[in-house]
Amino acid sequence: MITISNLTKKFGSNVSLDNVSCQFKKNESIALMGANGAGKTTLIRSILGYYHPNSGEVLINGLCPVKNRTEVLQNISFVPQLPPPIKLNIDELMQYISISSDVDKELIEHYSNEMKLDIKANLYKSFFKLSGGMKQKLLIAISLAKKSNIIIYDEPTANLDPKARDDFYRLLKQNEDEKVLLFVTHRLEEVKELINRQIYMDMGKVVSDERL
Ligand SMILES: Nc1ncnc2c1ncn2[C@@H]1O[C@H](COP(=O)(O)OP(=O)(O)OP(=O)(O)O)[C@@H](O)[C@H]1O
Repeated sequence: MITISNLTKKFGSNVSLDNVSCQFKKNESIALMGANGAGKTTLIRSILGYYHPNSGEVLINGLCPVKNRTEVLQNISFVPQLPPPIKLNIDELMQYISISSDVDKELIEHYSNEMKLDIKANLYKSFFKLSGGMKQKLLIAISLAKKSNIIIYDEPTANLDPKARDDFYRLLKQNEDEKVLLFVTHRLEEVKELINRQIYMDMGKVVSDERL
């Protein structure tokens, strides 16, 4: 489903991804780990088509995410490390997402409720005025409502309190069948129940890839 072949990405003289090759298939839940600066986010952004590789390629169901960005992103739910600075209010944001990505608004509300985010009380509040945890809860709710085959989370729980983390992992467990779930995390113990593959990166390389 996701094929990464000899992928190298440099920023100036800094090699962020160094000849990385790996495949992620459906029914795999992968914890992507490694020290700060190891290349995890660069790998994820390459999968999302943010970057032109210096060499090698990424294919998502046979499509290049740079050349076929819209088509590729239609099939991916992504929650970034830092929420984007969205000026729309929650109502407008849900409206926009339901139209642009064909996501059911009621399902976003359902998952928001499950994440203990009171959508109705905050409907006309700008996204950027929500607390860090509230933003993350809404992005998680949208990611689950989108029903994508590929779900990518880049440290999504950093701003969540322990209860919200439990809610999130419970919902994810219900949602993981037939999908690729790729999880950047520094907290392996939290996702242990959820994952069946563990990848470590260091200095832009995959240094360990273990199926559990
Ligand atoms: N847009 C960019 N411009 C320049 N250098 C970058 C850029 N993005 C990443 N890098 C560099 O690439 C290397 C890998 O960064 P990356 O963000 O992929 O690491 P990471 O494993 O996600 O780290 P963390 O755990 O801190 O999030 C680092 O040396 C970083 O400085």
